[in-house]
Amino acid sequence: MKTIAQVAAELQGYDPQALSADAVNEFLARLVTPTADTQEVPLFDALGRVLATDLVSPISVPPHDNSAMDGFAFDGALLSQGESITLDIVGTALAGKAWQGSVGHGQGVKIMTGAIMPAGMDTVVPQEFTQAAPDGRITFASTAVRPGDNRRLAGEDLMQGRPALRAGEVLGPAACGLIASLGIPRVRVMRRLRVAYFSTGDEILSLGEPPREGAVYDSNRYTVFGLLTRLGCEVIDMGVVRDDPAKLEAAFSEAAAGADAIITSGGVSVGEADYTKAMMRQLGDVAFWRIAMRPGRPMAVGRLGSSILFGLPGNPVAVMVTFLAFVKPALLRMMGAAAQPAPLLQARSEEPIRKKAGRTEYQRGLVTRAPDGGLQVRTTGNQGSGVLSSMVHANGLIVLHHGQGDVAAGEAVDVLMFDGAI
Ligand SMILES: Nc1nc2c(c(=O)[nH]1)N[C@H]1C(S)=C(S)[C@@H](COP(=O)(O)OP(=O)(O)OC[C@H]3O[C@@H](n4cnc5c(N)ncnc54)[C@H](O)[C@@H]3O)O[C@H]1N2
Ligand code: MOO
Repeated sequence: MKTIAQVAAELQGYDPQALSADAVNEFLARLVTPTADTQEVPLFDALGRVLATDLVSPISVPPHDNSAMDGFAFDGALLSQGESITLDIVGTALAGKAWQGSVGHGQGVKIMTGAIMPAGMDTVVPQEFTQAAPDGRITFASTAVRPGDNRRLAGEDLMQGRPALRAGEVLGPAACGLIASLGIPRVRVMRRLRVAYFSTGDEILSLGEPPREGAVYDSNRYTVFGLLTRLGCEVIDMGVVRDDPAKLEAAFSEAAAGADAIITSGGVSVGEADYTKAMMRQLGDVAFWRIAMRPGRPMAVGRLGSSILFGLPGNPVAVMVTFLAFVKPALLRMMGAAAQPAPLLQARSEEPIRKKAGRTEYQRGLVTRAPDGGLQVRTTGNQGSGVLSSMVHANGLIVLHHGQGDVAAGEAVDVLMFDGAI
């Protein structure tokens, strides 16, 4: 396990007072390591979990060549023998009930979708392309199909003995279905990460407390809870901790004893009545950063015991942005996930945006379809770092990169879509 100083020494030009957003992610990628603990779970409990080992197919899927259509199976070589093909139908192949006979020249078998292709047949003509003759034979135009059409090959989805999924895959609905198609009822996944969260600040009210002058209700507790839950973490919710050294010490110690990661909000800027930073410093190995970004400038990162600490700034939108930009990738790494960050989308800005070069800015944006069919994006109003309503109306963050300057109306910008994270 590396210390903050060791990681800092590995990075060129590390300056905690002027870090770029990219440098933060580079730092965190070196600081955090994947957990080693795994567990086996029934497939229904595997959704959203991270696969712990490569999954090798015990069988091929599909197990046999089979029909993709309801129709008639025959030997595709017959198609070259004239404009109209006539088949003598000598049997029926049902899904789950193979037809065992053999066929001669000019013969075919009625076949259902999913039924095993009878021996010697490689092509299926769909029923609706055929005409039934009164003598029980069927005819169809030879142009209706080509040899090999409407046949699904054994192993075309998954081949026995080959890896079907790699360790590190975050199991979504499709992956769970794929595992089921292999007949596998239980899978080994990484242990869930336990993440403790508390809000700090004397002006923060818990829900249920009466309003008080100068105080605000604790919204960060709920946004962080939602973000962590969507990420598949086990949340240890510790509510609000007052700006009191004994209470903060108790909270940090309790969190460090039970959690893989600790997230706090507030108290990481330069304010005076703040014991949060002092306590982080006293109890752990912590760096205090000023990041060249907006929102989310001040942030603390470090280690308390064996837990990773993310001290996020108090402003509600800064909490969410720093979570998406830094905490989420770091937690995914700790979870053992191989997931690459979703690619940024490009959309044309519907308006000019003022932007200072030399910092990364995240603006709340709404991406919609433009009249010409392309994508367009507009900001969702007040971009203050305490304004949650513009976050609610957004479906992504416009990412104005470190070196980028003002944006003209109609210019393409990058957007990080929320994609279910928010
Ligand atoms: N002189 C300077 N002042 C500030 C700087 C700076 O660089 N120099 N940075 C500003 C930035 S940027 C931010 S962000 C804040 C971060 O300050 P803290 O992390 O110390 O956070 P607080 O002061 O405790 O709170 C900031 C703001 O957010 C509200 N808040 C806090 N917690 C919650 C919560 N759980 N739910 C809802 N709202 C919360 C709090 O009431 C404050 O309004 O510092 C700037 N100042
Ligand atoms: O971290 Mo702050 O949100 O830039 O106000």
